[in-house]
Amino acid sequence: MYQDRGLKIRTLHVRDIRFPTSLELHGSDAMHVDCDYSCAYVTVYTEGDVEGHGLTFTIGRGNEIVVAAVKSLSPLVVGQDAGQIFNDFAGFWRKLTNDSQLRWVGPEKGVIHLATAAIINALWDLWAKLQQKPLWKLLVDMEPEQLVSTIDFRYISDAVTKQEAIAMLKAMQEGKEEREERMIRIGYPAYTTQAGWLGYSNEQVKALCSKYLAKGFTAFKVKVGQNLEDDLCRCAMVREIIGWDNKLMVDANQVWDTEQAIEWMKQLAEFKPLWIEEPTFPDDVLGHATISKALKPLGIGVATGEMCCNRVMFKQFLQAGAMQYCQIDSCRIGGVNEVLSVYFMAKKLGVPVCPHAGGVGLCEMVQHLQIFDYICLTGTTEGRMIEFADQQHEHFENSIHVLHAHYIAPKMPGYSTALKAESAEAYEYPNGSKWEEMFAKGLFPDPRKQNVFVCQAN
Ligand SMILES: C[C@H](O)[C@@H](O)CC(=O)C(=O)O
Ligand SMILES: [Mg+2]
Repeated sequence: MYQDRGLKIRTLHVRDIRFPTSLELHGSDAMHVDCDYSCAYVTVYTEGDVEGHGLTFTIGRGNEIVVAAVKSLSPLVVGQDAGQIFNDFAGFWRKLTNDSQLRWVGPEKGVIHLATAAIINALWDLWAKLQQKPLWKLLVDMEPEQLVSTIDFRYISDAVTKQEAIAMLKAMQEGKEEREERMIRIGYPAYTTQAGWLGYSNEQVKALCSKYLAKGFTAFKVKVGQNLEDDLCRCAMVREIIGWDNKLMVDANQVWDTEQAIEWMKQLAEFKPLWIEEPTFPDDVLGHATISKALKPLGIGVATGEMCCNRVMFKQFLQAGAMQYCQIDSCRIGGVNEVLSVYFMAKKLGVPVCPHAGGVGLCEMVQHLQIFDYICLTGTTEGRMIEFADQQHEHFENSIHVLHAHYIAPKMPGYSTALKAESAEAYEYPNGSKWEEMFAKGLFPDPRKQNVFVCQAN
């Protein structure tokens, strides 16, 4: 499984891709009211004919900053031997995240870490393609020692050690084949957010709840937090459609103070939400712990993670009892290697992982990670679901396959991260053909005419 040496990374290309989702308020929430789902899209070219694609998600303005950060990191990647990277992936990951100067603009957080994720995701896509396996299968087929060797345990060895991680994988070897077969045949349970974006009208929400109920969904997430009266109305309306046997989750996207979150959620408790997601500022570990404690008697858990900036923060949330649902994000932290470390900590501390996937390409990626978790680490889907947002799937070469509200394990080699060439061309910002059309129609201001800094991909 170790990769042969001799495959040099020739060059790395990054593009600023944006989709105009704000026009229809897709993806909107109480904090992010007008997002344009976007990504910094990386292609790693080797001297062979296999390419790796990776991306990191943003919501529009600022995507050019992530693109610039990818460019700053690229000298650490170009010219490297891909096989050597994969043979010591933790070592390479440490080099990328700990460059002695670049780390000052992190470390391991914010824009530079989003950029790291795009590059690391592209390298995993490359590795899986070289092995001609979907990423989940690449992970599943690795020996425990090899899989764990990809993780940098610095700063988390007080929570989980390399040896413990290896032991966890070894303890779950039995039954792997049946679990794999189940993922291919039935798939992994999903919940939908698509019915509950904040900017949707009540009529839209009703129609979408009915649509997803008919498709077999049994869990629905709605956005809350802007106006209590509206939230009470919307939750009542959604409950009326989905009934009380199905699950309802609510997401506030960080709008509240700690006490405000508790009070607001007491008002919404009558609708029996399974969790409140991102009730307050994403770095506030003790605030989340206080909210968790206060809401526990009401049967409401706290979910967070989509803006949890690295494994160290996840460690503290998990150790402090500040998250009852751990929402890893495939782009917020440093790609697959770091996400794996969070899975091991969550397993050890008994917290279920329910990945965040509201964004471009996130559903495509997290399905691989969660399927790995089921087959190799936890062996259960109990209390766990993958988020499903119906956004931009048509632009991916190997998009998701969700059937009866289950993600069917992907078959094609790679990490499902490759955009269709024509989509990448059309939605490249600001010069892509779709953007030219939208500027001409006056739907968006043309940044090239505004004396605004735009970082062009080269
Ligand atoms: C801005 C994004 O759409 C965000 O609302 C996604 C999110 O919070 C989720 O999917 O959960
Ligand atoms: Mg969320």
